[in-house]
Amino acid sequence: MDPSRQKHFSVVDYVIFAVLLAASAGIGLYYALSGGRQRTTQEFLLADRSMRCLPVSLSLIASFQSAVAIIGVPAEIYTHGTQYWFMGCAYVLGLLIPAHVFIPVLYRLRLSSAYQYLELRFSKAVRVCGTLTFIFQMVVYMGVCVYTPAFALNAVTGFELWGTVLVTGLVCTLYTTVGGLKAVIWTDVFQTAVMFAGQLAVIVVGVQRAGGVSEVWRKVLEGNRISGLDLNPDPTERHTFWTLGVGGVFLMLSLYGVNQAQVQRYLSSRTERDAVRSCYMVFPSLQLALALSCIMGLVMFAQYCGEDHADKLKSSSRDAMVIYFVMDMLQGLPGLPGLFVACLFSAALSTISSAFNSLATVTMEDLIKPQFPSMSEARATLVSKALASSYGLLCLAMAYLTHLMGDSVLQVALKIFGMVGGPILGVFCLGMFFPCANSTGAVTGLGAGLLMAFWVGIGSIVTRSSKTELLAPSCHFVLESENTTSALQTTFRNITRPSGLRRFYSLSYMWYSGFSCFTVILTGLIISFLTGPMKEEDVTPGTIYPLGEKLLCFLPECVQKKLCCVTQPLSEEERLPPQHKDCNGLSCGHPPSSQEETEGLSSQPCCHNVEQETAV
Ligand SMILES: CC(C)(CO)[C@@H](O)C(=O)NCCC(=O)O
Ligand code: NA
Repeated sequence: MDPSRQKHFSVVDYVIFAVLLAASAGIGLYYALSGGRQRTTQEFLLADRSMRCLPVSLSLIASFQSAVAIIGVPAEIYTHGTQYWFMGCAYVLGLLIPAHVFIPVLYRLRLSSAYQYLELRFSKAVRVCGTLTFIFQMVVYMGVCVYTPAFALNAVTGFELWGTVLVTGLVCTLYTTVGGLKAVIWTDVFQTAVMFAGQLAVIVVGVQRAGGVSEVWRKVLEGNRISGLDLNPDPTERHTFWTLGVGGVFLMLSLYGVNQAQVQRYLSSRTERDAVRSCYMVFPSLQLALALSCIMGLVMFAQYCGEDHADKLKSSSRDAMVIYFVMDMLQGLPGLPGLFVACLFSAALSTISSAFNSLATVTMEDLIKPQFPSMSEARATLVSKALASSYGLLCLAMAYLTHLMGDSVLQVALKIFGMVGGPILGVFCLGMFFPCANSTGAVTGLGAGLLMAFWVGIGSIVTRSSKTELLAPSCHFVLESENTTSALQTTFRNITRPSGLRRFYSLSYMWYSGFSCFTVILTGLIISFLTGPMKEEDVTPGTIYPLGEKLLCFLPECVQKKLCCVTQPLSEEERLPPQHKDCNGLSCGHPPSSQEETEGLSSQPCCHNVEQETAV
């Protein structure tokens, strides 16, 4: 890069950045020295199950909102328009389902790790497979998270790339290792605030420099960046309402429903109601985060009108351009570039710390403790700390791998979530919704899901190199070509519509979660039936979510009665105690039962948590 274009940091900027790192480390030390001083695994890994809903909810957003989203979403909007914003639709079901399906089941089992559920429901083998899959997912994802802010900053300001990676990794390892989950959650709260502040600052200054809100709006309209609802059902279209709004629900479920990082936060809540409430509180904040990053992309477009600034950067990546834009805007305003860098690193740190702590938890609870059941609490805590710090070092190594990949970082992260998170979601769904699924089915299903996901994922990477991407036009030639563009796109699509395997490989990455989840469920059910389905009385009480009954609650009485007759052999209706038969004034229509003494969630009434639901 031309050194004269390099963006420089003033003293105030360095101070702000240093304050972020120092404050995070400070919070870690505070929790290392207060409370129970992190001497038990209950405290280190589960915050003594004492957290209230506000910190938990802010921490829930922070877990998967990293610099990848802060840089990647504006880059996506700048290049392809606002279609990605429809992701916000997926947040509705993507948070309601975890709150009312996954949290009740997992919380009531008083687990320490999400994958313990898999042993209770299936067997030890399924638990170990689930844990290993999760470890793989988080380790790869962590690499992207540490690498992204360091890379972007390096491309624009000349900050030493590997130095930045090292500092991020080490600070984070430090406070995670000494302060445990309490430190992770409270640093998340602080870091989420810094993250929002940084994004807001860029938008306010950017709008002002671009000539006001109306001017920004005029330019993005001219540049064709405001996308309407795209209802094209083609599953190979990268972003449409269906891929984002429906495929996105599976992505959200795999993150907010069954991912250890999030489940651990639900489990650390004081009560189940706090856990559910915090899940609800994630919704507005997540919408705000999405809106801020989308608006940043639009402001950036208004400023540059789709020009390519690659000549001024070491890299041609759109991700680096976002940082270039920010530094360009904030130049000459002391403190603001520092605030934005702090925002990026806050986002990254909060994600990496969640990853370290959740990885330490599963390694301890799922892999080590079962092998050494007599291990003392002090020793277990020491080992957990050692684990948290060794994952810290591993993450530095993974950052190097990401360095070698080179793709839009947002796409890489969402692909990892889909390819690896989707199959894990599938196993949990298989366990919770299908009492007949057995352990062999679950293991085979998980394997099949991973296989299919990697097949399509790797296939898409291999075939991508030959695919040309048609970008939305910049505002320079858009005035005359606004209508021709869509015609052009249609023709382009028709000419290049791939066939056979290539068509399979071009499946939108937003469908990866849903696709692999269904593969797991389908394979799991088929294998379970072939190898002898699980008998209902063998299923651990409380591990099944009575999906059929819950759905029946919403149907008219006569329909329920009919369905109950049809589904009787498989469903759990018969186990329902008669005193619970009233759901929201609607009779569930269950036949009287003789097996009323069954315990656990599988025998819970249709609307057992009506009280909680209305209270939220
Ligand atoms: C995962 C969602 C969709 C919701 O939390 C969003 O935060 C996102 O797009 N994250 C990208 C990955 C990352 O920021 O690391
Ligand atoms: Na984060």
